[in-house]
Amino acid sequence: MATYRICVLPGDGIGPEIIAEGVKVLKAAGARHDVAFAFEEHLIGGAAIDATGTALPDVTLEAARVADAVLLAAVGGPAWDTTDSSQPRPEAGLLAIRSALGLYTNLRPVRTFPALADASTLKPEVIEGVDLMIVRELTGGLYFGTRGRFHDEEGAGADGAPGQRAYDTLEYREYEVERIARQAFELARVRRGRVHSIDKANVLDTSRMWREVVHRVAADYPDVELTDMLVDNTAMQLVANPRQFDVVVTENMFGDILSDEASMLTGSLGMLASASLGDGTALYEPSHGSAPDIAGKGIANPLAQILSVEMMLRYSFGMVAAADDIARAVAAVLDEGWRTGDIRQQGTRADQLVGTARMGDLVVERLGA
Ligand SMILES: NC(=O)C1=CN([C@@H]2O[C@H](COP(=O)(O)OP(=O)(O)OC[C@H]3O[C@@H](n4cnc5c(N)ncnc54)[C@H](O)[C@@H]3O)[C@@H](O)[C@H]2O)C=CC1
Ligand SMILES: CC(C)CC(=O)C(=O)O
Ligand SMILES: [Mg+2]
Repeated sequence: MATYRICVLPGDGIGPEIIAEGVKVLKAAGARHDVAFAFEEHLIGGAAIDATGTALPDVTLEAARVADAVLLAAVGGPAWDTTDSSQPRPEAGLLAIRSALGLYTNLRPVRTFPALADASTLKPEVIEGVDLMIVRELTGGLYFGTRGRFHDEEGAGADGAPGQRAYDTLEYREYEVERIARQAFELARVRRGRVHSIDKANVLDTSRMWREVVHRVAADYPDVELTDMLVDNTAMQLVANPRQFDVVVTENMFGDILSDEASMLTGSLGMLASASLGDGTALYEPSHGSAPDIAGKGIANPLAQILSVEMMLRYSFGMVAAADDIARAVAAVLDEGWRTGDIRQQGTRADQLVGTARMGDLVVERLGA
């Protein structure tokens, strides 16, 4: 029987609660398909800062490097929130592991589950049948540019006293755009043959280069229809007419923001899974953060984490049948009316409003162990 090594990174906030459900489902799916998983848990984010002083300890990175896949929950929280740029931040650990593993492609599938049609704040006729894939560049752009803060003569304004200045730089190299564009076009070929490339080419030089490179790559994919769209318009189009989108490719920060927005087409940020792929060990994580407002209450929605496990089986281990089983089990649980608080609907029965662990158990039950 094959055994895969999974590096488990619970992180902070709701992280430990939801990752337990992901592990539970992974074990159950493996058992049904004669595959075993060996789990090794490590620290990242705020928990790692508290224990070691750094958000990504060497031992965590090394464990991730040698694992067959990484399952991560989320990092961050008020305990580590500071505007003092010299202090360690949990989010830096996440950026560092993505970069160190060379995970430049972040796939965020946005699919509406029919059962959740009225869990969204949007009209059912707008979200019905939405099935799009956000392909977010993950290791370049503003989150990885040079940045700094300093005092200077001009910073303060009227009273003339020295004040602060701060800067973040947005840079892309041509090869970084080319490789993410290829991922998008390859994906479109096995989906519905459409790519929307999102930029701000009316203002930014990085976007102008992005557009040029994407068009050059497009020449190798004459069977795929390419549309350029400015990011501000895209933010509107996503809620006005989301069915026009198939594959949406964009740079790091635009993808971060647009994917949180797009999650509401599914009913909740708690439904949006992701896969971070590239040169090193692939990493699977929900798109949301550590949700400190609901941490420790056992009420977080574990489905984004569980659907990230589905992506792991599909992309890292080629276990398509097992992945399909998880997708079917999640749909069945939702069809039966089970809900966590974030996807509760008007008609949700009180006895079907469940917590994190129960939702995980229900998915395992529908898998049929
Ligand atoms: N990938 C990561 O680890 C990310 C970490 N963060 C960090 O997370 C912390 C909190 O950030 P926020 O801006 O509040 O974003 P967030 O994504 O943690 O939460 C936003 C809202 O969505 C809700 N939510 C998120 N996941 C949910 C789930 N599974 N079930 C039910 N409700 C859920 C939260 O309760 C909150 O109301 C910050 O420290 C931030 O830096 C934020 C985004 C991504
Ligand atoms: C916390 C950030 C580093 C990233 C983020 O918000 C995301 O990847 O969705
Ligand atoms: Mg985000």
